[in-house]
Parts: sequence; C-alpha cells; structure tokens
Amino acid sequence: MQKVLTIAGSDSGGGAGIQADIKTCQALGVYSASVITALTAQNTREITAVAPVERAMIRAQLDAVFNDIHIDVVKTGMLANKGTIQLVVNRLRAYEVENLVVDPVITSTSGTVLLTEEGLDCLRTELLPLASVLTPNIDEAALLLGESPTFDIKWMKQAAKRLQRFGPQIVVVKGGHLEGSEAVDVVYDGTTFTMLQSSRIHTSSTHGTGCTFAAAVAASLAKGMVYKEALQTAKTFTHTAIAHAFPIGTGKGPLNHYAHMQTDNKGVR
Ligand SMILES: Nc1ncnc2c1ncn2[C@@H]1O[C@H](COP(=O)(O)OP(=O)(O)O)[C@@H](O)[C@H]1O
Ligand SMILES: Cc1ncc(COP(=O)(O)O)c(N)n1
Repeated sequence: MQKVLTIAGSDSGGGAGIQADIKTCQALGVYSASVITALTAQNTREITAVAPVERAMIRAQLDAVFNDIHIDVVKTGMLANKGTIQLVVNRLRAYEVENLVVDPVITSTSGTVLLTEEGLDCLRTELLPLASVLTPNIDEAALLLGESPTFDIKWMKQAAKRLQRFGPQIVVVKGGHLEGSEAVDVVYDGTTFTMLQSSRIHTSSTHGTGCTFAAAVAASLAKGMVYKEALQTAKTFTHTAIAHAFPIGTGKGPLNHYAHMQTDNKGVR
C-alpha cells in the first residue's frame, strides 16, 4: 500500500484542505496520513474563523507519523504562517523527504487570506527549493512572483519558467480561472512545456479543486507513475470529480471524489 502524508488545514465543510486530500487518496487507492496545520470554520460560502495549530503540536504530529509510517510522497496545502513553514522545512529535511508536492495555498476562493505575507516569503525561499512539483493557480503564481497576473497561456508559461528558478523540479500553473471553453494548465519541467487540457465545466461546484488536483498528483506519484502520467491522471480525476459533483451547500460546492468509482455499465453514475 503506497502512502501519502498531507500537511494542510482542516475544512469543516469537507470540500477542501485535509478532507479533500484524504478523500482523493482514498479514491485513488492510496493510504493517507494527515498533519493538521490550522483549523478553519468553513462552509461552501465562506470561512468564518481560522485557528493555526501550535507549532509544538504540529511538530508532534509530524514526528509521530514519520517515526512510524514509511511515507512515499508528502503533499503540503495551507501552512498558515512563517513559523509553520520553517518547522515543516526542518522536519522534511530531517526525514530526508524526496518526493514533495507543494500546493501554495495563499487565499481561499471565497477570499480569506490563508497565508501571511511573511509566510509567503518563507514559502518562496525555503519550501520551494525542496519541491518536486509546485501547483499554483494563476493568482498564486502571481503572488509568488510579486506581480499582477495576466489570464492567458503566454503569461502562464513565463510564470512557470520563472517559478521553476526558485527550485521546484516541475511547475504546473493551473488555468481553472481562465476565460473560455477550455481549462488549460501549463506544465514546465525545466526544459519543455506541456499542456494539460480539458473542457471547462460550467458549474458552481469548484470548492477544493486545487487541493484535489495536488492530492491526486501526490497519490499518483506514490503509485510509481512518472510525473507526466501523474499529472494527466490528476487532471482527469479532478475533471470527473467536478463533472459529477452533487449539489451540496448553497455556495461553491465540493467535488465528488468518488465519481470515477460510481460506475454502471452505462458509464459514470
Ligand atoms: N470549471 C472547471 N472545469 C474543468 N476543470 C476545472 C474547472 N475549474 C478548475 N478546473 C481544473 O481543476 C484544477 C484546479 O485548478 P484551479 O481551479 O485553477 O485551482 P485552485 O482551486 O487552486 O484555484 C486544474 O486542473 C483546473 O484546470
Ligand atoms: C483548509 C483549506 N485549504 C485550502 C483551501 C483552498 O481551497 P479553495 O481554493 O477551493 O477555497 C481552503 N478553502 N481551505
């Protein structure tokens, strides 16, 4: 059984963060352990409270997992602040983690800041050099680069190339927020660009798409896929989960992480 560790925030509404990561790993047949960095009181409409977890408690969770369970791939999501990032970097180095997927969670889709300014600097300089795969959306890519984004493929390519210089082996700038009929993500591996392409689904069920995509990349890498196959698997998994989402809540609803398992002989559901 392959194992992923997700280090992220809890979403009480169950659509993003730790909850999305665990469901995604489960659906892809990979075991997941979880280290919680922050609690959020959250539903499909808004985040009403955020409580970062104390550093000593985060450290205890990390040590408890690493001292007992062999982890194949680590994925990070919401890290909240500089102190937590420094601690995570320290532990990733101590346990010689080689496979790391970094989803740079900075603000929620509903507009709440989930990482401090100091935290953003620290993520850029201390965590990115350790990353195998970095998965910003267009806004996150711009914040990491300290500039305003342009919502087109040309800018996404430039951004991916420049972000790669901070240290991650592979950068995926996700185009979920592009205009148009396609949801295109730009991948840069240090030499070549590739595109992950799918149709855009017109839906309000998009809460947790970024967490789901990055967790699916982590689970697929844990299963031994090479990065191109892992990214394509994650893209298809996320698309299916958006396409078959149930109407849950009154805002931006969660995905259906089990859609690809709910098949009959006519296809999904
Ligand atoms: N409406 C949509 N239809 C199809 N794919 C989407 C849609 N929204 C997002 N995606 C895909 O989901 C993944 C997450 O992207 P994105 O929404 O940009 O991330 P985030 O949740 O971090 O803002 C990407 O692969 C993106 O292309
Ligand atoms: C705990 C947590 N982690 C990540 C997100 C980002 O997800 P989204 O961009 O869909 O709001 C979130 N809302 N909450």
